[in-house]
Amino acid sequence: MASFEASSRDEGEGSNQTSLKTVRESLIRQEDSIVFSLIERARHPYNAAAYDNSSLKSSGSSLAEIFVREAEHLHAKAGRYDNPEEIPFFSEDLPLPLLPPYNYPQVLHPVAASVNITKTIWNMYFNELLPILTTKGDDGNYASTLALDLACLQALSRRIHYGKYVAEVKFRDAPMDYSSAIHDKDREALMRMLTFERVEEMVKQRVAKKAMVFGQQVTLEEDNWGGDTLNYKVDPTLISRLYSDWIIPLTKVVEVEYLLLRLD
Ligand SMILES: O=C(O)C(=O)C[C@]1(C(=O)O)C=C[C@@H](O)C=C1
Repeated sequence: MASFEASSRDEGEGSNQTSLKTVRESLIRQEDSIVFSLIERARHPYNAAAYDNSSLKSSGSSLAEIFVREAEHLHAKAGRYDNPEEIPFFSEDLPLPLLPPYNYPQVLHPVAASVNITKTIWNMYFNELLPILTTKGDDGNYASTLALDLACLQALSRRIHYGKYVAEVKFRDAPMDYSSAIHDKDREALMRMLTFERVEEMVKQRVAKKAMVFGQQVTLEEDNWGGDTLNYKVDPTLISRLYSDWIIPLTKVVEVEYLLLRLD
């Protein structure tokens, strides 16, 4: 089995360099959307009332769940979920698109449709990420807050589920090596094969730098580049930690789950 850490290919960019390269370019472009949407959400305090299931006596759901459900209903009419990169958090009873579907390229194996960790992402976002991203308090702007939450959830889900595309190009690059671990249902071996530590380190450093650029306080005074974290809207090391603790690990979960089904 090829050594995936020390292969001659630099960080996995070998025979299918174009494909893996293109996939990684998409992940890098998605960083911009994720970093910016997190910085925008941090404009508001936590606003707990929007997430409290008991706050709406009538429905038993939180305002957040109702907001996302109804937003996804509208987005479904606009064809959002025809795109295999887009997965709704509430998939039941969604309406059909109003326009004829766009013919998206079929890159993934059909089993990709059954790899869905939206519930994990939802719980991570509201229970782990949001409490450390936002200040305590309530400013009453629940509609604006939930619109920003929706943008964060969609960007995070798109990026994490993009792990299917990464896994597909890696499988095509070394089908025999991956097939052996898939047949053995060896999750640990698959995780080792698909992991490139140096790539992960570059991701963490780059998103922290993007948080500095996107989150700096722009003034007409002398540039204060590289100031301390007090000059940033969100601590850049926090954004790096969000990638390290959740976004990258959940992407790898998607890669492993997709690969386990790839030979079905
Ligand atoms: O670029 C890859 O090879 C990926 O699998 C993506 C990713 C990531 O989530 O950023 C995940 C696992 C790798 O160790 C490196 C990076």
